[in-house]
Amino acid sequence: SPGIERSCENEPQAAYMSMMRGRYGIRTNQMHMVGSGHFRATPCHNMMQMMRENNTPRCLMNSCRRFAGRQFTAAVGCPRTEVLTNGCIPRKEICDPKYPFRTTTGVCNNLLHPDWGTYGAMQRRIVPNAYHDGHSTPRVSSSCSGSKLPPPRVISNKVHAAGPVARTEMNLSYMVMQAGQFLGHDFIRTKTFTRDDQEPLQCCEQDSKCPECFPISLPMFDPMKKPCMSFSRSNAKFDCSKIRQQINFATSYLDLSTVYGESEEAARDLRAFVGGQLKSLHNKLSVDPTDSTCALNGRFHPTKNYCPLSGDPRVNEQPIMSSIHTIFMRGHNSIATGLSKVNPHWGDEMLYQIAKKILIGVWQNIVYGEYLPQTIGHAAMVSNNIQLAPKGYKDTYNPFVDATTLNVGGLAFRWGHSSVRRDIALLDKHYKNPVPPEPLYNHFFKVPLYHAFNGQAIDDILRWTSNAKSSGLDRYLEPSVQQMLYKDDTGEVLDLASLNIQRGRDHGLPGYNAYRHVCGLSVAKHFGTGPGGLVDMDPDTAMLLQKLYSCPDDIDIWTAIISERRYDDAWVGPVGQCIIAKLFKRFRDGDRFFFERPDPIVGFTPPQLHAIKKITLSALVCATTDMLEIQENIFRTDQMKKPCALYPKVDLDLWKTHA
Ligand code: HEM
Ligand SMILES: [Ca+2]
Repeated sequence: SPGIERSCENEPQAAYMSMMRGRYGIRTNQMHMVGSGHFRATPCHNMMQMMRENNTPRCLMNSCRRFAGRQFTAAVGCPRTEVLTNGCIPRKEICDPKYPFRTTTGVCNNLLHPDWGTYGAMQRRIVPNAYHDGHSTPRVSSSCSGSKLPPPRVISNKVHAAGPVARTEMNLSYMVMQAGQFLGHDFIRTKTFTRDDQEPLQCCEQDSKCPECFPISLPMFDPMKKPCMSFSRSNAKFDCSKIRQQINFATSYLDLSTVYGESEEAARDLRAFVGGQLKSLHNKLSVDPTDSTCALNGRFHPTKNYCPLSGDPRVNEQPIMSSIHTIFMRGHNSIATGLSKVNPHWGDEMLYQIAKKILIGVWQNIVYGEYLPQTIGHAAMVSNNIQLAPKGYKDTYNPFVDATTLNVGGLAFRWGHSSVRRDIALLDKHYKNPVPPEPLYNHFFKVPLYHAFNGQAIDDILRWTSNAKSSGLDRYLEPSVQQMLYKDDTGEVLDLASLNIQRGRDHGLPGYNAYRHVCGLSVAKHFGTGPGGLVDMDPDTAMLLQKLYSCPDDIDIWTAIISERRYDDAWVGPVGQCIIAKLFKRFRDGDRFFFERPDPIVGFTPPQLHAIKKITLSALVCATTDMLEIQENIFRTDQMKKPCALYPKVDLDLWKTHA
């Protein structure tokens, strides 16, 4: 709705942002985005006060309140792990089994266990923890020799550092990367501990003694030229057995919490409350006024260089991510507009809920129909019975299945870090680069590409993403993330491989063999690649691992997953396939609202379901951009392009009701 956009557009944001920068020393570097949670730098209560003083309109202040609600309070100095006072008593919720829509937080999806899969739930384990002390401290020593585990950065440099020439996949498009990251953020967000003032812990400096610090030491002569990389432990609670469990700050369900928000305040901030619409600004995402990292030269322009707002704060991590969030926001709004024409008697709430329900249906169809069969292979879909029915209903809902995200799932799904390229580029209608390709590290948390060409660049970004090739799906990470992750104005950099390895240890996840075992795969007793050894790894990989680890038991799970040989028809190998299949079986069988269900209260009618099943990711991209043509399988680059006019749209007449 243009009215709402305008009220947020004419704000003196430049003034208050620059004033606050002076007054509170808002930092513009990216270091405070470190960790999965990507915390905002500025304490929200300070922002709120400044906004009140500046008569900032409500639409902007709400967003701030949303982040205020998320902030953790801890004692002065080092933060403390939150100890559950009533950890053994499940929260009592009164659920209405007749309510037809999902709640924002996921509560009451499961009527027997209303808190399963919710925002704030504890991530689940499929094998016992491997904490050093059995309940809380990170895994630090070998389970076979007792010696120290190899330092993550040493593993990273030896096993995961890409060579000078970028390796790309022959036939896979870069959408493999972007759909994966967007999907991962739907089911997991693990925040890290910060200082009380929401600033990141400086774990290599003044906070090094804080119990929630677990810094990564770097070897001598490391290309990063520093001795230490900061790392703060993930936010966690002790369960009733006093075992430290990491919290999930996304809803586990594949419910587009990335688009709609995962808490009530977040969801409210994103809505326009007119015509069922989500807020937007010039057909792009609306403004996140609490995020100061996007201002150019200290000036914050409400249409040109603002940080975009979406349901997940990681929206701004890199420009393709912001672009994919944008097409889902547009998809919602165009469905809501279409519904309002079919059903002029529907109010805002009905339009919002039905548009949301349809878009989530489209998303689940993409995930289970297109993305997963290619990630883990069609056979694994069938053997786990998570494949979609080609036509009509399929009901696998089981109220005894807990959909809550698996802790190891959050690590396994980082396999996609291997698909990240070293560059980023645009591709215009004529398949030319309107601006030269650039190193990706120049675009972490930066918005110029997103806002370029009056927003038209979003099409160019997505055109490039569906035409460019994915980085090789192997054990190597490109320097953009292995050397230059989140490079900021001060030259500070991180290594994603080290963070992943250290994160697994922080979470008390055991090594490779524990997961091979639970997956029914042979366990490796030695580093050879013959029987009884690392049968799913190449000899050169196995040899590297042998130099680093005392025994195969110890191999860190993320390292193992991206080091296994891939199946021919999949993007991962055996252990990755098994963990990802288990994860998505929970998200399917444990989701009362899964889109294929025949349930008369929460389901679709057969014609509605049929209409939804026709929509692919290519169809969605066509419907929400000005692109003219795209290949049918957006993840492949070896297909003919098909005109966008030939892709179906959801037939909204099927939702017509009588006043
Ligand atoms: C430019 C691309 C990407 C960047 C810069 C990036 C960066 C990061 C960072 C910094 C973390 C947190 C590391 C830590 O401290 O533990 C993370 C976590 C994660 N990433 Fe990525 N990532 C990218 C792409 C992807 C892709 C393609 C996928 C999947 C296919 C993915 C899946 C995940 C998952 C599941 C997590 C765990 C999230 C959580 O528990 O909060 N990421 N990523
Ligand atoms: Ca979710």
